[in-house]
Amino acid sequence: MSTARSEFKPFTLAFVQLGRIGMNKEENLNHAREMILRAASGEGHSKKPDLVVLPEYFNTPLGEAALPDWAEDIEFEPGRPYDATSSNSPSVKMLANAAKETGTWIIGGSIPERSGQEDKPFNACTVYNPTGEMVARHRKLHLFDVDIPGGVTYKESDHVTPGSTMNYFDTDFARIGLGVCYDVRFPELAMVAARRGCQVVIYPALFSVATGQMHWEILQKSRAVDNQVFMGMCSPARNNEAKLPAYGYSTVVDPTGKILVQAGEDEEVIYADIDPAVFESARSGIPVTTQRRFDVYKNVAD
Ligand SMILES: NC(=O)CC(=O)C(=O)O
Repeated sequence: MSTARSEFKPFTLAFVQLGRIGMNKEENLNHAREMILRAASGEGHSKKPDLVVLPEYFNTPLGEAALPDWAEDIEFEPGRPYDATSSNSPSVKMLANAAKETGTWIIGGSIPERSGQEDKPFNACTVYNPTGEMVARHRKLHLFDVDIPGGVTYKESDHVTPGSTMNYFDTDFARIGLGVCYDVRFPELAMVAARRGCQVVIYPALFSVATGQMHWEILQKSRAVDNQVFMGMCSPARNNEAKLPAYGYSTVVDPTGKILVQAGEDEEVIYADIDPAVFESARSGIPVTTQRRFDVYKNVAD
């Protein structure tokens, strides 16, 4: 992670709400690549995007992520971008080459990453610059272990190893913080990212339908307003045949809490034009970023 905060400039974001994620990884990767190329062309939008985002587990049917066959080795040393276009990981290679071919930044959703813990991969999000270098990796920190009567019961920690670092990356248009799905329910992560200068925070995500109906929008609006940042979550399309059908409704919210764009349930690409003037006016109008009382709540872990 670099320490010099990026200048915040207008840019365009594309979220691929990916469908057709099935049991054949090669087909999943081919389809994801086609959709990245479509998104990067700016089809149906006034401007080509600078950054394309995929959803959580874009190459893997969730629930099967524990299968060792689905996990890949991801080579990465924080702070040391490298050319990933010849990676031995088929997913990394596809993403790096798509970034280079389209000349766009890519947040590659997430994939199961071999962790050294038998059958318990990380749930890892990787990021690529427009020359095909991997510049960041975020491993999902908080695992979805829930038991909601009449809703959903799921124990992600049975088959996933949690990460242990927070992560952001710098582009020539913004500093961007990363989380994966359930990480959004922990406000500290987005708060720390904002305090480290991120103007935008993005979470590839796969919410359950039940929890999505309850909390998908409010969580994003809360993280955006608390921190006065742009906030977005990119979901797979709804697939009612899947073990854990995704909610869909990929969304981008501005620093005032206004939804800029939202998908429906099916596969689609959505675009958002990110305007730094909105960020500046939100922060100068309601200046919570300079009114905090860290003299009172010095240690949030107390
Ligand atoms: N699937 C998740 O990790 C999170 C989720 O569905 C929720 O928080 O709700």
